Amino acid sequence: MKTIEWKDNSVILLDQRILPNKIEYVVCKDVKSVWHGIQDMIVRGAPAIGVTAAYGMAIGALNINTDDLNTFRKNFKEIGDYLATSRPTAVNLFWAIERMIACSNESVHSVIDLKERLVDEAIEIHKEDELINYKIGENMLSLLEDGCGILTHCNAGALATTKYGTATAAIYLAQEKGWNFKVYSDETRPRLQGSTLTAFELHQAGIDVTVITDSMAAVVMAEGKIDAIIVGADRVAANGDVANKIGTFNLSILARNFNIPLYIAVPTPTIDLETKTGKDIPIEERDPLEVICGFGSFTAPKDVKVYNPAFDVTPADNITAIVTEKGIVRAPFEENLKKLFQY
Ligand SMILES: CSC[C@@H](O)[C@@H](O)C(=O)COP(=O)(O)O
Repeated sequence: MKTIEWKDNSVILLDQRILPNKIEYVVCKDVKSVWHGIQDMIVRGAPAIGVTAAYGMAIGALNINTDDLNTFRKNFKEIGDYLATSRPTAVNLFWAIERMIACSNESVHSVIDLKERLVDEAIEIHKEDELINYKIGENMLSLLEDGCGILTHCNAGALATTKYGTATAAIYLAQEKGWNFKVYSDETRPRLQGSTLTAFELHQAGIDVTVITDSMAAVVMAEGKIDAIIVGADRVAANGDVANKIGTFNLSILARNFNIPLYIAVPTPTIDLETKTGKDIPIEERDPLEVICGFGSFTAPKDVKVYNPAFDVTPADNITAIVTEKGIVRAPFEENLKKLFQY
């Protein structure tokens, strides 16, 4: 099942809002529908958002009506500014837009050539993601052993990326090796990515997965069922603080309490050295209805006050290691994250 597909100059998105009950696709033929695809969470998960934005830029490029390269580049930059307003936290969105803009500034003979180059660049960003995830999986696997109990939160799986996922990459690679992991997937309130997406994809792949509500995490840890917690991230700050789905911070505190390693699985585009600490990461606040009407009917008074931050920040001190395609980073994070980008 493909999360994102480029076909006939359009981007086709698997509609993640209705999984696991229905498998339907949404075709985005213009930049506005790509913006909505990201903002409405038809597609979600940091790497998938980045790839979708790159294709959105490619669609935008194809629809710019000018032969003048300067005018083209100005319009192209405006498309990037617009797509950048779709969601604020996952840095992969801004990374992909910037990479497309850098590509648009390469020297070419004509607008036609540049349009072709930009479509190729978006396809390249998409392809790279698969290889990156495989390498994250290999690195993560070196920290685990057969029979491990793993807790994960939200969906940092194949649905949030192109293949393997980030947090789930080691789980899929372990399965290929014949290892048996027992995976616990937090339901992940309010949007339920853990039960509707992670449990769905792992179950489909024949992996031993058990859904728990977020509030059961301490119990499974106390019962000795968890050897490692593995999650993805939306942005890693220069000091190693990590923004990820709301609830990750809670898990990090539990991890310390039970002395369980917390591993963050990320592609290097999720590491943002321009963002100094977690305090500088913009945290998206979403519609109150996600919290009080997430199951089809109201589960609280309609006019009650609601606070719905979609992400939280886990302090670097609570993290055992950040596992990337380029290697495993441990404290001191500030120093070691920088080293990743030196080669
Ligand atoms: C490899 S995906 C990593 C993160 O993007 C993921 O854990 C997450 O928080 C997704 O949030 P979402 O709001 O579903 O886009």
